[in-house]
Amino acid sequence: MPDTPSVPAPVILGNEPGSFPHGVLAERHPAIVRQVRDAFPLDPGRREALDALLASCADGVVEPLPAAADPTGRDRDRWSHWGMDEYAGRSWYDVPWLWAESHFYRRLLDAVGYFGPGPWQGVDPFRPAKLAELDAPETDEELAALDGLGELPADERARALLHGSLWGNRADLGFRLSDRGAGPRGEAEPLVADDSDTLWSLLPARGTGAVRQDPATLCLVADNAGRELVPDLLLVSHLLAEGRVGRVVLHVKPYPYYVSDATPTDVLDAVRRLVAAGGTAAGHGERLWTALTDGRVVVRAHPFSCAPLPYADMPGDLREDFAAATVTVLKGDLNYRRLVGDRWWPPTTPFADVTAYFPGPVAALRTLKSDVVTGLDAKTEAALEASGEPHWRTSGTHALIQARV
Ligand SMILES: O=P(O)(O)OC[C@H]1O[C@](O)(CO)[C@@H](O)[C@@H]1O
Repeated sequence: MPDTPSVPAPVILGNEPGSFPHGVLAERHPAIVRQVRDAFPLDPGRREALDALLASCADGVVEPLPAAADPTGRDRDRWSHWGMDEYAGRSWYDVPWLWAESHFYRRLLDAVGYFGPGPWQGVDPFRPAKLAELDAPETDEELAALDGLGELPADERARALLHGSLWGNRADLGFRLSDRGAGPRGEAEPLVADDSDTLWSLLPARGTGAVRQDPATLCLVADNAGRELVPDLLLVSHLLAEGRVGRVVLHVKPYPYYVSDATPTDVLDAVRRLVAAGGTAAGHGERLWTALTDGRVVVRAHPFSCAPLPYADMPGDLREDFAAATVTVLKGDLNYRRLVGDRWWPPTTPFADVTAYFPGPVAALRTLKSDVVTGLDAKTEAALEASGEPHWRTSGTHALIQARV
């Protein structure tokens, strides 16, 4: 019998040495600080602030946002509402892991002077890496592969673009033209849940005779910039071209976050990259450019997109946005954690139950990069446990497409 979430599972913390969340706090965060320090000729004040953050990561406690970190005061009010008053003074390791990670990125931006005033105001510390990825020769190859998609039957083309967006979450824009589900029996398959039929049923193509709400609106809650955002935008362009959607609301982050999360600037970089690519990719780029200009594609950067909280706590205006959509598709691991709650759910907990609060049809496209997972059937869970892959939850080698109407 599937597990039901009548009693919420424990929230994931980072306080168990050897666990994946602990490793992120203890190793990955300091590595990110060092990387940012090396990537820019920061002045002594900024470098000192980064060193203080490094020391805090090692053995410090969560501190309230200093006034200098937020000249308008608005963000301090938000963070106080988001749990700062409760968590200040506690160890990074003992507060919810989602909260600690999210707060780390806010502190990192303070340290580099992102919120200004000063010369570093608004400078994205992750931009060099994002641009390098966008300009990589692999991106050219992947975009050139789009030229071959035109020969495929419509449903295969749609599937390839959906899987491009899905696996793009592993920063891998490999278009999946073959059946990823196929594999020797008994092996854990790469796709551990596949509700794509449900997703497509919400977005039928024009001229298929299906009853539909017209024009359909897609809310796409994006994840990473660069080689994930590019296939996300290609999917958007395809859905517009096929008449599966008439309008797209693209949610991105208001400021740099989790290293590679997409901001409005990253959307513009990606669209420009497509336009300049030539071939089929340029056609998609031009379609997106036009759709941005005429309002069929709208970019939103809501403050809650960088909140350290699950979507169950979303504010009313965001709830209304999602409620108005034909379907909301959330990309990536972090959005998944926020959608279902960053908890130790038994993996067979139904996805529909943990997303019942969401104000409309919802889907997740995610490669598995953290411990949380729901909606698996018992056979799949058993195959994963028996697969000999100890890190199947976190290695990004498995993915899921989950949807509920
Ligand atoms: O880019 P994604 O798919 O949201 O993944 C980010 C993931 O990386 C981590 O920051 C560390 O693995 C997770 O906390 C987070 O869920």
